[in-house]
Amino acid sequence: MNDSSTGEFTVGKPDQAKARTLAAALPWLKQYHGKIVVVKYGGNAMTDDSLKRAFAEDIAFLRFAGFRPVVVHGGGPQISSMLDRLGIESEFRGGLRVTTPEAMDVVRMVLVGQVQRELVGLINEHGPLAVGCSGEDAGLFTATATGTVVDGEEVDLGLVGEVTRVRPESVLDLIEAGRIPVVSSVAPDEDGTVHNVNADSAAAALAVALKAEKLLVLTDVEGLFLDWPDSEDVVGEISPESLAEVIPSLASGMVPKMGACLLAVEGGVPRATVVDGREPHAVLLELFTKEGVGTQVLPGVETKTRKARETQP
Ligand SMILES: Nc1ncnc2c1ncn2[C@@H]1O[C@H](COP(=O)(O)OP(=O)(O)O)[C@@H](O)[C@H]1O
Ligand SMILES: CC(=O)N[C@@H](CCC(=O)OP(=O)(O)O)C(=O)O
Repeated sequence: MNDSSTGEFTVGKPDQAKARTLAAALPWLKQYHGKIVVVKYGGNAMTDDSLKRAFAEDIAFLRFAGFRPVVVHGGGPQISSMLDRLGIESEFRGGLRVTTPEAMDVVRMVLVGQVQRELVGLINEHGPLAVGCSGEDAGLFTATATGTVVDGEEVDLGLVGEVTRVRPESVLDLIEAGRIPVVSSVAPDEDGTVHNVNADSAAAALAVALKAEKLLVLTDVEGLFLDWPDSEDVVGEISPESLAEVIPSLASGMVPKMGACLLAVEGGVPRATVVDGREPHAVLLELFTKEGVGTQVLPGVETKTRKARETQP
């Protein structure tokens, strides 16, 4: 505040609080300066317009703060609603969508043509930053068809793949140019047949190939619950070894999500965190606060739990 009669300069309380908040971010600004952070934005955390805008602000903020953010997006609910509209049946097994050739066309159209375009547009409201691409561009991902095991039985998932090769050069070129890559999780196999890849596992494969400092996965729960949905205990921190023991007991979407965190940390990413994307500015909260939120997978830690903020359905 400037007093023109006395020429004195005083700072009001709200300004001091803002300055303290900015100063408190310094350790994280130093830690992540110039570092690649891969952020997976899940379809369930992108159903609300104001949340989507807050997410785009966070990503632009990271870029202007000296991080090198890369976004990998999902879009499960958006794909399901388009399949419904077109009268095409879809079913999930072990957290993965059984994908027929007909459904694959819809998956590709919705992820690359709709969800990715929208995210790119929202980020670019803050400058010419985001560039969209998919696993098909410049050979970014090569997929290998995969099934899953449910209740001890092999299940055929059709055109579902896992990423078995990453050529990160095109994404590194974009990062080097100061852009924010926004990546959709569809990928051709060796023969060029496009497969549907779960976005959590695509994000993990990319984080490993980019030697990212962190994988951050946004979802629509507070983190990994023990004994879902009957317990209120959320895991705060867990080691990769303990997580590997827990994964076989998990249900639905948490199977690929925690599997992706494990893959990332085992592949050399120092930490992988699942956070509640229903919280506005979840990305900034996680990266710039001491406590952190969600569930963090970190080598060498004892498992820590806390009570959930809300009871589960
Ligand atoms: N142990 C668990 N802890 C938390 N959520 C779980 C667990 N087991 C299953 N879930 C379910 O997994 C969902 C998250 O996965 P998913 O729907 O694929 O999210 P996203 O679209 O964000 O990738 C949660 O909404 C919850 O219903
Ligand atoms: C094989 C498989 O299940 N693919 C996912 C791809 C999108 C995705 O992963 O979206 P979320 O991150 O919102 O869950 C699907 O078809 O729904």
